[in-house]
Amino acid sequence: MKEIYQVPTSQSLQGDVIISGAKNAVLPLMAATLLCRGISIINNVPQLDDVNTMAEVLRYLGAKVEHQNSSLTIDTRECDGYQAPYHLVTKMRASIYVLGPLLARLGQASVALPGGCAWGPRPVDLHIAGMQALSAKVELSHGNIHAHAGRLQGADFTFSISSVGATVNLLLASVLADGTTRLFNAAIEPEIDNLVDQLNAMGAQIFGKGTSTLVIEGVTELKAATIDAIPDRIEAGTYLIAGAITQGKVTVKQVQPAHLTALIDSLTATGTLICCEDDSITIDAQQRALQPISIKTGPYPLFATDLQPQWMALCVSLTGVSQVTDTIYPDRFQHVAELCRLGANIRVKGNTACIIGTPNLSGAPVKASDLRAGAALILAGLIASDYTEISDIHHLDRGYQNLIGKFATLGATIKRSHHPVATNQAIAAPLLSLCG
Ligand SMILES: CC(=O)N[C@H]1[C@@H](OP(=O)(O)OP(=O)(O)OC[C@H]2O[C@@H](n3ccc(=O)[nH]c3=O)[C@H](O)[C@@H]2O)O[C@H](CO)[C@@H](O)[C@@H]1O
Ligand SMILES: C=C(OP(=O)(O)O)C(=O)O
Repeated sequence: MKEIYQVPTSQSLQGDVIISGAKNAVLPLMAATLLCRGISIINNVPQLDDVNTMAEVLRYLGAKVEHQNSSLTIDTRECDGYQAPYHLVTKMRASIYVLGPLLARLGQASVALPGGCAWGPRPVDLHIAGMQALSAKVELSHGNIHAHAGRLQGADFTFSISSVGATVNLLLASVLADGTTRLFNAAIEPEIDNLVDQLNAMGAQIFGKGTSTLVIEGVTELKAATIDAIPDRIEAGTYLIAGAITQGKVTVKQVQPAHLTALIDSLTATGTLICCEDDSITIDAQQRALQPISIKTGPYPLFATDLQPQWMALCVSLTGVSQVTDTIYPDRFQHVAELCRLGANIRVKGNTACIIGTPNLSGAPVKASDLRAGAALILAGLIASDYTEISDIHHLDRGYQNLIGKFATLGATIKRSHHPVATNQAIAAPLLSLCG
């Protein structure tokens, strides 16, 4: 029986929430351990389905992976597999991160094409072109990428689009290539810096961290290292928006405020008060009249596409007109129809959603089409009247550790239930009594 989240209308959220390590940092860090034979340790690793999926991929390749508390131990001493099959890759697109390291260390890799996702095509042509630039022979057949190389050869490669994933894969391949690689228009997301730190700790020679030109002097061997994953800026952003949407006061702890500048600027523009300390951010939206603010997503440090659906939930709930434009994923609007089921007024034209906000949302059964769409529905559900029931919540398990517990510390009583729900009205009475 499928599980759902039941989100009752919440009071203003109040309190502190500890932010976990970033899933989008941990996945490349895990793939990087394939570059050496040894025992690597990654700290600050969240308990998430995506981390479990990447662990499954590494185990399939021959690694031993243990996740205890928030530390991952990955033993690659007997890891010689080079095939990542479709049944694993289809669970998570980031499985393609094993392409670069397998090719670099073993000279061959066979990785299933990840395919599309909930909001449309997400090609991997740049990953493939990058490997070819490093002299790999790549063939696509039967839905798989088959790549061969003797030793990869360093080269210049320019990303035609800023791509986080392709930058990750090219870094993972080029560190063991023969000679110098120069990557131009490389992504500069903080998760890339985290990977560069790990690779350099393993003995790689990467220069230009934090810039869009990365120079890699290939080495012949890498050793295992220990690394801390950076805090999850998207999880932190989601809880900050939760503070704004419920007109509460929320502090996210164990974060790096510098990673959230675009969101902080936009939240400030709505009329909330934001206070940043070394490793925490407090949003105070209590008794403040907020206005919706238009945003446009872009590569870091611009507004993150992974916070676009949550931002839309905020705009939907504030009186006034705003626009949300996604320049990274022009089709990332699966949440729009579901937000409209809660009473939102949104029209999508091209890569822009025009929103006429209203504080009068009403709870309804809705579906999480993807991870951040699910997060947006939770946020909208907090201020919609009565109950919002969110199905397909497995998407949220990919990226939000202890979601119920964290919202509970802020005063929201979200419940996870196995029970199918016929109508909102049918469950309203018993659930209200459960939630006191
Ligand atoms: C696991 C992980 O870290 N996922 C993040 C990563 O995804 P991911 O790495 O898949 O996203 P990219 O940065 O690669 O995508 C950026 C743009 O480049 C395009 N593109 C990408 C690769 C390619 O070979 N060809 C191509 O055309 C994409 O369609 C998109 O329009 O960055 C995205 C953009 O910040 C985030 O939404 C995802 O949460
Ligand atoms: C889109 C996301 O992840 P992925 O690239 O793994 O689908 C995300 O984290 O919001």
